[in-house]
Amino acid sequence: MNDMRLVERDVEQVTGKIEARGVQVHYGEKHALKDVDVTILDRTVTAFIGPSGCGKSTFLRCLNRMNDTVASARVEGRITLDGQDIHDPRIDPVQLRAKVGMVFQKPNPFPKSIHDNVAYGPRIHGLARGKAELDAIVETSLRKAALWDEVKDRLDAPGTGLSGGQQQRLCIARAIATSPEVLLMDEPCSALDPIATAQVEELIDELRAQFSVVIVTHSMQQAARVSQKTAFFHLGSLVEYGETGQIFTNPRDPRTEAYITGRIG
Ligand SMILES: Nc1ncnc2c1ncn2[C@@H]1O[C@H](COP(=O)(O)OP(=O)(O)OP(=O)(O)O)[C@@H](O)[C@H]1O
Repeated sequence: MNDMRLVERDVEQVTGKIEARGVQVHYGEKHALKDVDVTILDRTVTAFIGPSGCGKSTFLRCLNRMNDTVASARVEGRITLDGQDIHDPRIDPVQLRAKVGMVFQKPNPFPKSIHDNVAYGPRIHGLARGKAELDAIVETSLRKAALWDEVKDRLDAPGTGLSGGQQQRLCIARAIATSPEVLLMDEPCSALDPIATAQVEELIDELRAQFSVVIVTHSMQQAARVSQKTAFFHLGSLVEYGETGQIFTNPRDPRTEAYITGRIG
């Protein structure tokens, strides 16, 4: 009986949220991503690292079908979210992107009020019955994004009037307002100062309690601070994936070692 429970718990601990198998991406003739196999775990921060142009963002964008919007991109292979093929014709990419939210490198609030930036997603996906429920989602999302106290008295002010760090937290609030299960972050701190970066990193750590978070970063220090799993990409291939501590202290592949010691990059 005890043994059974142990086995069940172990299985639960390694639950894969997203499974990618044999994923390839071409942009026209350019083979940007080569045969990537990886399992992204639930309630875990996974960092994608690697030199510029190695395919990190391309792979991130595969996970919520953002590459569908790039005319020259051709994606092959199988990606599942909770076991369901995200390329299944019955899957609506807009619904998928509500479940697999995205935060970009440069904060990109809509030219709308702080309130409406966050309310937009729940409104178009019909997640709220009436104003009170919508306002509650806005408040909860801003609280989760650690922004509520700074903006609660000016919800009608334009989102674009906030500081860069606040705008990025607003974009995180906007992404989590649709109750996603996975949050994809493409270099979310690259336009932020060190204080705003520390706030966003702290937030990422808190979000891990609820979501699976995938972050593309150029900063190995950031990957080491925020992630539990790290994937190292090089020339379009996923070279090594493992525990973040292991990747940074005891990499198995010489290319990973060359990158983390600054010899390639
Ligand atoms: N829309 C596109 N059209 C054509 N080629 C592209 C496109 N987007 C990316 N690429 C190419 O695909 C390869 C991988 O790019 P990608 O942006 O995924 O790399 P990355 O590792 O995220 O780079 P960086 O760290 O500089 O952002 C690069 O050679 C890039 O030039």
